[in-house]
Amino acid sequence: MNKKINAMYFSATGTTKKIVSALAEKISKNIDDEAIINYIDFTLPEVRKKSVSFTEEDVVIIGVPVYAGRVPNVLLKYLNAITGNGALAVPIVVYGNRNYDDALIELKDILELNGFKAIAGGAFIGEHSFSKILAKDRPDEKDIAIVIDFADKIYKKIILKDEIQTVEVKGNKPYRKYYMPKDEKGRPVDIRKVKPKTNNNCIDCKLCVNICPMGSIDAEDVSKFNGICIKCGACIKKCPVQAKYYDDKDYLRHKQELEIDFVHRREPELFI
Ligand SMILES: Cc1cc2nc3c(=O)[nH]c(=O)nc-3n(C[C@H](O)[C@H](O)[C@H](O)COP(=O)(O)O)c2cc1C
Repeated sequence: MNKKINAMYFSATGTTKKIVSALAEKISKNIDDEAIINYIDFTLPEVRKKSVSFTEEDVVIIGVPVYAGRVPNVLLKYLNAITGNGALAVPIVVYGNRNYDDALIELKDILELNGFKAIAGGAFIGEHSFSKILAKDRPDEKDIAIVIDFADKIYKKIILKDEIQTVEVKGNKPYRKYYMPKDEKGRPVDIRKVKPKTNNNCIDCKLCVNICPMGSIDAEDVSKFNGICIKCGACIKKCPVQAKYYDDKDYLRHKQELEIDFVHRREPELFI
């Protein structure tokens, strides 16, 4: 079969990458044990400067994390510029055990508007970007077993000789407004301006400079912040000496509230 598997993802703390890679690897293996997967990791800003396009021979597994119940708005420009030209697509969203709300339907709609045929979709759970305990260590073995099974079903759909049907996924239209955290009195709070701080543990290794998806950390002085912060968790979770932290009280309150309110384990939802 003349199908090329592509794995595309934005993944600041690596959970979306795990799901998309495992899915792409199993589909690819089913098609041809030796096939080479084309990986496009668009987490870093440099990569998002190049637009990509596909053909009818491509199958594109594309994943983004859920931010505020939606596709991260900082990715919209890049995502809207990908051209499908009839390629098959599998939209995947990964969320931190609260809810994926309208992110999956939004991603599917973007892909279809770009000329892809969405044949399956899934919402998976990953450790929450804000927390080390909410959905801790997910995706775990149980999640990956579900990914593998889903990959087999997608493969069977791809090799069908008949016209491949497009998929319907869960979500509302119009899409929900971006989810807003609340303060102790229930008033919405805007945490967009909140930026990470740097403590004395910092060894100036520059890792944070190189992994910030917004390219916002100053290369000369890593405690300086030059652009926007999307609270993706990369600099906090990947720092080898725990030098980055948030001290904003609304952010910390929101994080704690999520950890309390959403402990109940959610399971992946698949659409095919
Ligand atoms: C700004 C922001 C908003 C988020 N909003 C949600 C949300 O609405 N629902 C949810 O369950 N998780 C939410 N999360 C958590 C991420 O979707 C989740 O941790 C995901 O696994 C992160 O993916 P990554 O490891 O690929 O970066 C949010 C994370 C960030 C940074």
